[in-house]
Amino acid sequence: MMSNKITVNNGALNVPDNPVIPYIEGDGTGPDIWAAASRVIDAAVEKAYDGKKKIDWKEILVGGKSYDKTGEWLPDESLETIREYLIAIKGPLTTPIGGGIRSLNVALRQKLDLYTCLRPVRHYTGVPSPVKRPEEVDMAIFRENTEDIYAGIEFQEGTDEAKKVIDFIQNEMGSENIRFPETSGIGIKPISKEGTERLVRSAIQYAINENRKSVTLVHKGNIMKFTEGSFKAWGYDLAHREFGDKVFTWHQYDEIVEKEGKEAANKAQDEAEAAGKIIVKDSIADIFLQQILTRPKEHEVVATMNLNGDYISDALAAQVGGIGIAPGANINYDTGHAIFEATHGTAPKYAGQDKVNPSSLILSGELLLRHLGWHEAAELITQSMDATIGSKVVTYDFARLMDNSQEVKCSGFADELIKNM
Ligand SMILES: NC(=O)C1=CN([C@@H]2O[C@H](COP(=O)(O)OP(=O)(O)OC[C@H]3O[C@@H](n4cnc5c(N)ncnc54)[C@H](OP(=O)(O)O)[C@@H]3O)[C@@H](O)[C@H]2O)C=CC1
Ligand SMILES: O=C(O)CCC(=O)C(=O)O
Ligand SMILES: [Mg+2]
Repeated sequence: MMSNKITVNNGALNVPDNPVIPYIEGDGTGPDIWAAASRVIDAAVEKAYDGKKKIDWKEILVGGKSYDKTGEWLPDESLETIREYLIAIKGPLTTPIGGGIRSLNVALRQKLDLYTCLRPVRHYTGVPSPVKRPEEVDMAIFRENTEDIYAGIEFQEGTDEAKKVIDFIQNEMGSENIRFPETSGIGIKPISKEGTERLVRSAIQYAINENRKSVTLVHKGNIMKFTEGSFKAWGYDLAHREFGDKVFTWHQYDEIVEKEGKEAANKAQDEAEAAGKIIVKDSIADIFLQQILTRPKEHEVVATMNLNGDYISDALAAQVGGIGIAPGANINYDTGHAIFEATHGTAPKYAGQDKVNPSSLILSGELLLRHLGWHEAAELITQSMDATIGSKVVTYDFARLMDNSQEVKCSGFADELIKNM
């Protein structure tokens, strides 16, 4: 009998017709949006393949539900199940206060080494937006997921640990730059060459596979020279070394400017673009946040570190209608492990009200289906999303910004999507 486990062979997934896929319901509004999302995903698969394919969902416990049942926030058994079945989907998880776990979401990414957080951002017709031309936003964010200040190496002000680190920095490293050493907390920002290279590699490969024009490395390297600055330098080096004439980088551009002037460099870049090469460029994080508002068409694939990526994700989501419609995937392209999840959190004030927008988790499911190669089912979801929002049937978050819309509940939005498939 055919196994119903997804497996990976040399980076290529082997997907049976009835794959077991573990899911984590999530905390807060998680159960509402998971109930809606799983129904929509199942309906799309059923319709696309006439019952020949079907996902066999397997619940695993993480978060509040797990703590209530097992006394553990993140049981080993749940991690093992994801390791075994490779691909999972999750609702948002509350970050427990105390208990030694900083964030369950971050812990899952770190423990499974899911180094890429892929967050595609595009506009769906009719979705209300604070900008004039939201349709010009069509970007895929590649956020490094395992390093940076986000890794949680921090020492609280006043503790022996903080004092020890401050003493080391001042007395052994000779730094006089800690302004208030007696009352400082300390955070450490590790950014590695390996971590940068695997992230930038996945972003450039994605740009090639998806016929995108450019990859922008976003960093604050002018200030944080040996972390964010090195990210940029390693990113360009990798682009040259591994992608050769498939890319044209701003390093090459600068070299041509130096030797032959700006006109020649512009001509070389135009020719590279015409030949279908990926333009690898960079942008400093602060001006980047302005450019995504003023010139969004200039950026397509964005590769950046963890914290920048966190900020950019929510900012870009707002531009195309908000966090209620922002999907994501945490992926290790080498081991094949992946967890699909919404960009937003548990939205606790709406928990249990069947109210919030399930689109972010539904579109995370759509990403999952594409990841499995089930493009027909994925297409049904995006088409239905366009049709449903186009007919102005929406949840509260869009309804409050749209004239003449019909507000439906979370479950009602799922019903409507299924009807419109
Ligand atoms: N990956 C994950 O699981 C993440 C978990 N978290 C965790 O979630 C918890 C709550 O975090 P918080 O800062 O409140 O951020 P949230 O993202 O949970 O919510 C902030 C606001 O965003 C809007 N929003 C969120 N989800 C939806 C949705 N599905 N539909 C419509 N609007 C939505 C709501 O806005 P409005 O009030 O305007 O209606 C909500 O009040 C924390 O414990 C945090 O650590 C946070 C981020 C990611
Ligand atoms: O885990 C958390 O609480 C925050 C995670 C987050 O903001 C994100 O993944 O975008
Ligand atoms: Mg975030």
